[in-house]
Amino acid sequence: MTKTRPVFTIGVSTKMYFSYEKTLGYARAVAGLASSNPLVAGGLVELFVIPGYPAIPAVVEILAPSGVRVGAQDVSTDDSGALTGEVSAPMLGEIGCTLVEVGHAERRRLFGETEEVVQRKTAAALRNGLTPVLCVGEAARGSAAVAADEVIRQLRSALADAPAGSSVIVAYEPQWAIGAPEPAPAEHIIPVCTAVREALESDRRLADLRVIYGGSAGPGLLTVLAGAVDGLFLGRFAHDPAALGSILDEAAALL
Ligand SMILES: O=C[C@H](O)COP(=O)(O)O
Repeated sequence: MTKTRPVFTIGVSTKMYFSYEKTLGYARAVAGLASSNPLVAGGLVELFVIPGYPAIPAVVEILAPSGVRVGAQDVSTDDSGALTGEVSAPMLGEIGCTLVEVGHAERRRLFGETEEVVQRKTAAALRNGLTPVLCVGEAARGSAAVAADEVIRQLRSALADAPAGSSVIVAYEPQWAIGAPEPAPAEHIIPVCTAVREALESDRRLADLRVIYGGSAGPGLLTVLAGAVDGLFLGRFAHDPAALGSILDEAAALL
């Protein structure tokens, strides 16, 4: 049977906001939303949740029956070795992750993740069958044209070692819009995401490409951006399951 390609991809990272128990409670609420939602069940809306590392196995157990994908917030550049504190892509796959965040702005800014590291982590995810949620975005607020150039440059660098047949979720997250009161304006997001898609659609190595927006995204934004993005990458404003439910309602109204 042919798998339906999702129209929308909606992901949530809990970052380091939640305790273990709160993460499990959130996962149970998301499982409830997903299992009662025909769009998720039918594959038209793809949902993913990215919890803290220790919660991943339990969250997989909770979410797997409802088809919600689970990811990790980071991954090692290497598949094994003397790398204390790192978590490898093979182990993430073993415990049920199907995707992994790479190059989030907080990793780049607070933990010194360079573009070379982002490139190696992207390659590690792809060679181990994990979809990278490749986070890119300009540091300072400026024109959409300048942002698009910078983001495309970051993507080309990150994908330098991507093999043929790669599935990638690009999360366009302007750094200045993360943790802010509001998302970037639609007049900024739409041209950047359009330019990203145009730049990458000729890349024959990419078997599947999704371009989603993150950075203070919340209810209402999908409706404003629909047609220009494949979905949203959510943080704080979807940590209340009711908010995620209302975003799923928006998706339903758009389909
Ligand atoms: O991982 C998600 C993004 O960084 C957005 O987070 P935020 O919506 O809390 O700004």
